[in-house]
Amino acid sequence: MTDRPADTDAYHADATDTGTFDVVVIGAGPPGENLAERTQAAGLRTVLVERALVGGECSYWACMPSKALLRPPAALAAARAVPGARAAAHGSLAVDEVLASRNAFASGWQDDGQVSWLASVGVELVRGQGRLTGPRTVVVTTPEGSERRLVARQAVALCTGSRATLPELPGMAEARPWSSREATSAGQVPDRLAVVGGGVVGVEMAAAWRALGARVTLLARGPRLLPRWEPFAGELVAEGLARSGVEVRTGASVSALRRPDEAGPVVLDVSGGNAVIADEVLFATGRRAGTENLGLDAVGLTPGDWLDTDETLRVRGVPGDWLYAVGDVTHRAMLTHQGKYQARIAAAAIAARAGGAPVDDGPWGRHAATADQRAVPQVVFTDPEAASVGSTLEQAEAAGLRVRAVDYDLGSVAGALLYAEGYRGRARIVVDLDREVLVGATFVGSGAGELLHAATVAVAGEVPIARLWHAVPSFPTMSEIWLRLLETYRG
Ligand SMILES: Cc1cc2nc3c(=O)[nH]c(=O)nc-3n(C[C@H](O)[C@H](O)[C@H](O)COP(=O)(O)OP(=O)(O)OC[C@H]3O[C@@H](n4cnc5c(N)ncnc54)[C@H](O)[C@@H]3O)c2cc1C
Ligand SMILES: NC(=O)c1ccc[n+]([C@@H]2O[C@H](COP(=O)([O-])OP(=O)(O)OC[C@H]3O[C@@H](n4cnc5c(N)ncnc54)[C@H](O)[C@@H]3O)[C@@H](O)[C@H]2O)c1
Repeated sequence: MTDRPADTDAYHADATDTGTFDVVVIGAGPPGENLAERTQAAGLRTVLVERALVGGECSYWACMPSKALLRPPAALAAARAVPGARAAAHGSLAVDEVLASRNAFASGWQDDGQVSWLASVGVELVRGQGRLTGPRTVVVTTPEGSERRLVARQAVALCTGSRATLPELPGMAEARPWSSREATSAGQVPDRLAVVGGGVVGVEMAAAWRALGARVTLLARGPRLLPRWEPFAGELVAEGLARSGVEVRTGASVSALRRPDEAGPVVLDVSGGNAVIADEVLFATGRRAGTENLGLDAVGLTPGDWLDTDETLRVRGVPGDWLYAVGDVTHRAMLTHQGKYQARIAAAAIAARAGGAPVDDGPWGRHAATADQRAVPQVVFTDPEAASVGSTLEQAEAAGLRVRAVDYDLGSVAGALLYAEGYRGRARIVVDLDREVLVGATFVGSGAGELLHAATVAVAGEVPIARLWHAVPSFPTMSEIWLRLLETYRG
């Protein structure tokens, strides 16, 4: 299935030529990279198109730098919570070192390492802005301004991600707000930071910049933080933020902004409350699809829309079996690990269809991204951490399931008492009463993220409660929470 031209150098040099590949992938975030690696490994000659840095948002302005900012305060807090260790951890964070470590985790915003990796797995890279011009055809505008036409024999995969979306408010341009990009890459700690939005980016970045010394005000327009989570998650995260010194204001909607002096502070008018004065303001108010200037109209789709996909990640509404999408652009589950999972599924489906093999797209089949609907894990890296998989009680009830929620105080198990003095946390499982399996679980507490994968296995594996009873957690670990939850359920 590969037919690389004999003279590869000449092929690269001609910027106006047409290259024919088996698979053309647009967007080199982790999902795009993974899809390209796997189709190439399946014997399908694959080219990857990227207009910016190979590695995408996650590597340079999202997961990696944000977690590099959040890990040092978490480590310090963990040491301070243990009698005997506390005395050795009375200093403060070395802010310059934290920022330098963050820079290193973002690879200094250089993609050489990922470019070498791509070459090592045999995937060709074309730098530039890609757009569809018709079925199976992509035109790339290179940084030099020339155009290159790429034709795909088997599939085109759109992996173009998402971008921060900022509300249109009076004074927005003058305020020069931060988006998640500045919040993860800024080199200076602002004296005062206002954060708008009580979702995941809002709470994580409020925690990070507070730990680095900023005076932070978090403004959430709803009644609680993390609105799509079990209510206790937002409550305990808000409590942790407040304990660290963040001023958390719920029911606070920003109506306008002003920064009259370019070098001076920004003023945020808040409906029904006091104005907030800050040196920087971060808008953490969600994402929009990375589908503008992608030529969607050339194949009958609407630019700017999220891409609707079937379980094999094929884009709905486009005839033929050739257009796929994975990652944020599908709006299925905007997380790196889910995007990479979709890439594994889509690459297998593309290879199966290319080889005329059967496609196994039933629930939990080899070519179906079923976990996107049933078992998406996520960890919010605040202190306490919040970790969840599957449905909340409210979501399960709304889906028409007959369910029961079982709650337990995470701080009461021996492993948690040893982990931190005065450990505060809570756990909930949501049990489908008709099938006697877990459909959701949430853990909130320091280090709770590491409890999550067991729950993901239970939910994705639909492990019967009767069998989970035989999965004995080690003593004295925090995983003993499983025993307490199951005892409570069984009565
Ligand atoms: C602050 C923050 C923290 C996060 N933390 C986590 C976390 O801890 N864990 C987690 O799982 N997820 C996290 N996420 C989410 C995660 O970053 C995304 O789910 C992930 O980056 C999605 O990958 P993607 O490839 O779909 O999109 P992106 O990473 O956005 O990559 C898309 C790529 O496509 C390129 N591109 C777009 N259009 C074109 C075009 N027309 N031609 C050529 N190239 C194009 C872009 O330049 C980009 O490189 C976080 C997000 C944010 C904002
Ligand atoms: N640790 C992680 O897994 C992690 C970390 C960061 C981001 N992410 C992912 O990145 C994506 C983006 O995160 P996000 O926090 O930007 O989006 P989000 O959708 O999680 O939260 C945005 C919040 O902003 C609020 N909002 C929207 N418009 C507003 C307005 N005009 N004024 C005030 N509030 C407004 C929304 O009600 C919502 O609560 C999410 O899908 C998230 O899962 C994951």
